[in-house]
Amino acid sequence: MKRFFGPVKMAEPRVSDAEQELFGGPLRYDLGWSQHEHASLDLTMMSALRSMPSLVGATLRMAWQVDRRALLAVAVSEIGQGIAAAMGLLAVNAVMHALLAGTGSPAERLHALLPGLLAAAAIGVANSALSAWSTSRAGRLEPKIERIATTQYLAAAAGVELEAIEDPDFRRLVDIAQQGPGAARRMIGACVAALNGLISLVTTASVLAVLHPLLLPLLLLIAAPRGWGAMRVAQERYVSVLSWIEHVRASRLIGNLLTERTAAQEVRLHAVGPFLLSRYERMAESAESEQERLASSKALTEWVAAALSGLAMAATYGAMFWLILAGHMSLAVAGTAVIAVRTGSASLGGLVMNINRLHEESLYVRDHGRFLTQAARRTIPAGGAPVPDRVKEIILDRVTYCYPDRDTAALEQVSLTLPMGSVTAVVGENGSGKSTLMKVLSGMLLPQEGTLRWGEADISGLDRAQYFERVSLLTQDFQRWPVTAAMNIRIGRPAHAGTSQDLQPSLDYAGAAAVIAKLPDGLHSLLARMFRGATELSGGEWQKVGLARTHWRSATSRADSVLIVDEPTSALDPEAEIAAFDRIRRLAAPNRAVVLVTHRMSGVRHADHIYVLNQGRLAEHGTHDELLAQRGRYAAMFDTQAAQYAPTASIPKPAEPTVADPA
Ligand SMILES: Nc1ncnc2c1ncn2[C@@H]1O[C@H](COP(=O)(O)OP(=O)(O)OP(=O)(O)O)[C@@H](O)[C@H]1O
Repeated sequence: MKRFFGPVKMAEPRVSDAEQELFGGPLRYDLGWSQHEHASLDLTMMSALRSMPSLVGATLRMAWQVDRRALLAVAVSEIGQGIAAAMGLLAVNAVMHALLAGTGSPAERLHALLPGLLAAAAIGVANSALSAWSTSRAGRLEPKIERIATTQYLAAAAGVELEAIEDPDFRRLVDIAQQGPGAARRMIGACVAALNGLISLVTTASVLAVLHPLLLPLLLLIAAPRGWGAMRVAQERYVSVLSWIEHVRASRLIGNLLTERTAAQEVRLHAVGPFLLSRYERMAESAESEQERLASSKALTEWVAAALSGLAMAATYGAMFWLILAGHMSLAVAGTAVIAVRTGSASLGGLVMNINRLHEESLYVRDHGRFLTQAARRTIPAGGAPVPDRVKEIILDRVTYCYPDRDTAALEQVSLTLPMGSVTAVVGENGSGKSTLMKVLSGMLLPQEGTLRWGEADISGLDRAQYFERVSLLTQDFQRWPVTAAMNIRIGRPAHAGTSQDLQPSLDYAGAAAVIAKLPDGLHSLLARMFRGATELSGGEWQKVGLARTHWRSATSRADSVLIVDEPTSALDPEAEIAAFDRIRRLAAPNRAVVLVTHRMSGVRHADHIYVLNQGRLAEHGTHDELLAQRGRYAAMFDTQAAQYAPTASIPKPAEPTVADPA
């Protein structure tokens, strides 16, 4: 009994050995975010029914805001159809009476049938006209609802703190909520259909109640098992989607890797293609077994529901038979009742199916709502004190930052000062916290301890949008936008319009003019390989475009600003690298501080001040000469790189291979 009536359990997915091999274990949706708010997935029938009115209400409210005339038209036409259904039944009743209870010759009886038949035909025509009207208005409403829900979703996702985007639980929610807008659109259709079913059921039920009081409860008895079955199947499917979402993502990831351009070389050269393909097949097979389990469970549930419903139907006809024999019901009434029971159970079946559709879609709409709530909580706050136009320096004072899923802090008690007009370099080993420091400096991550001050003003009280306005950031993995070359530069400050002439100084500055000159359509060339007629740049050429974008952003800022460059020259040839470092240094101006993060020590030596990070802490700082004299970490890093270019004799010999070649 528990199998059918207990709460729906999360199925334990059968994990394929391929998943174990590739990802080190089962990838499972761990209910991370929902655990905070709901002790478990609350998917009992009663809770589903309880939560539905508010979800349906929210969708209808959205529909009301979007296009109230269309919504009213749908409501009026659906109510009209319900009334037409009742009138149709009354017309049928009149026909039955004329046929079975009438007196006179057969010709006279047939004559008496005509008004009822004509009325039934007219009602049928009116009904289909109303139905067509409702379909067209609902069709106008649905895309609008989807657009609004999608816009809400995208705006919320784009507006949250970077910390939220890097939080795996939140990312999962972002993924799940993607289903919401489509579900909200389908919910309109389901709402309309459910309203239609409800109204025609109420009208049919009233006719049945008038015919005989016993017929109404019997009708409900027929539909109840089907309602239960449909709801149960929907819940099982939803729980399955939740528990398999990570598997689906994992196999989609493998599928993408096989077709992605970036992986194409290794896929071929290392024979990764056949290897991943076989893992993909095995993972897809284990997902198929889940589909099979769901289908069997659905078949069983529906069969039980249909059997119970069939028993109720037999009981109804039995009761009618008894009523006729006992003389409590006339044959004409029984004839109408048979038709009414059939129409009633059909509309009840339809109602149940549509409530079930509503229920299923509402689960996704609920996720969408939950995402919007969480996103609102994690949105970058709007407003705050204005950022001062002129400052002497930007100060990081004993800043600590630890990523949400990490035990050790990426930055611990780090202090540094960036005077306007200066170039500051930050160096350190891999993972020492340089990029994290840049994210804090740019205002994307807020210090968990300590302060970031723009002159005297603490960032926590400042308007963040204004703060971002003052920051130019060029990272190694800067975005290569799939738009034209001109837009790829202008997008550094998209709100600022600029002609090709306006962009020229940025191109000249970054040494990108020659790159653009080579393109078939100059600045108007589309830099997106996936589109026909587009061109692709090399890594180094892209970095020059990135540098031009940074220049455009800096050049269009009139107030004091900070320019952060994180490994900007990794793909440049030696000549271009020297030129790029020189250009970056030249960007320091009385109203601009430059921060440079790099592993290339040659680019660091001319910085005004150098900070050395080690395991998230500040290890040393000073000028190049001071740090060399200290003979600490900086000196060691500098010497190691310098030795690479020293005369042959001083280059350290490579280590012996640790693994001997097989004989
Ligand atoms: N998004 C993140 N979520 C969790 N931990 C992170 C994240 N980004 C970085 N870390 C961790 O924080 C520490 C510092 O990383 P960070 O990227 O700041 O170092 P880095 O000095 O810039 O390294 P590299 O020179 O390799 O670019 C590392 O231990 C890293 O694993």
